[in-house]
Amino acid sequence: MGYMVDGIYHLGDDPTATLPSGEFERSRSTVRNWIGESDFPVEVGRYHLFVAWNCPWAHRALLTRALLGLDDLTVSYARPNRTDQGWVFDADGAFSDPILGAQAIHNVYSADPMGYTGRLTVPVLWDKVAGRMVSNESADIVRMLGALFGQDALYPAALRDDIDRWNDLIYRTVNNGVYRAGFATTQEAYENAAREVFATLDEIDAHLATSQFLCGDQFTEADLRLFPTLARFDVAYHYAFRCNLRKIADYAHLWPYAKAIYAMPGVADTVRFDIYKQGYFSASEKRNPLGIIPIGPTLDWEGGT
Ligand SMILES: N[C@@H](CCC(=O)N[C@@H](CS)C(=O)NCC(=O)O)C(=O)O
Repeated sequence: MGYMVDGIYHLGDDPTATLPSGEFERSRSTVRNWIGESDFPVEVGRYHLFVAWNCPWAHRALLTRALLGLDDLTVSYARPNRTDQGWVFDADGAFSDPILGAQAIHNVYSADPMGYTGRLTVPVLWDKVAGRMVSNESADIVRMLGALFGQDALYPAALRDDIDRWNDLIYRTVNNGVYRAGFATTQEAYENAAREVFATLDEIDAHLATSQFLCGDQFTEADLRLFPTLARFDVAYHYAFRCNLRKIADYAHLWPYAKAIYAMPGVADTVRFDIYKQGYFSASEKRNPLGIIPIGPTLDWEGGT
């Protein structure tokens, strides 16, 4: 997939992604600027997102854009299948990059003059005027866009402790938990991660028996960050990552909750089940050597809740 040191791209796998215990470790994002700082003024039409439809972290940014109606935030979508060049773009069409004409996401990172070191991840929030990366951390992107353009509606002061608590649990055990299950290289690491996924999903399902959203009757950042995992779960994680104790569609409260979010204005446009399957079932030496994509499951996301 490649990685970068001081702005120079290197081919090959990052040797630090799996711990000796067989556990998967996600790299930390290091570009953590903020729109509103002197280098990155608040300006309509100035910013751009580089994403991939299948990436759940990028999905957070797409959901924020959709829910806050930030149409001036332009977007380039990478192809669903990563190559040895990492995330790549076509020369034209739905998977091209009209802003920099990048062929791969590493071209975006190396266009930034600050000399990036690290993995080449999406999403990237890009400043089209300065020609610099603002951030490659989805949690920050959601928070800064929400604060600047959404009057903090996704992270209201009164609910912050509750949101932070859910975010922390859901990130560890669900958003990243499914990857810790799917990318584990030992039985024990896999089982621990997969059981944690379901312990939290069960807890959320019980909570939703008496609560419309995670933090009461208001949709917040905690719901926004849970949704990308729910949308990918039954079509991808259940099978490709062996998270198969239950499906989201089996849950009495979680399933109607997921469908209610899907029905919110703009949300369905951020979801591409076909691309999730292409991405998660793409040929992988360890997980799916033949790259065969399953025909199911059949899910009724639009059915009454
Ligand atoms: N902390 C980052 C994580 C993003 C991330 O891990 N993205 C994955 C795609 S789902 C990626 O681009 N991985 C490429 C790589 O690690 O080489 C965020 O939340 O923004």
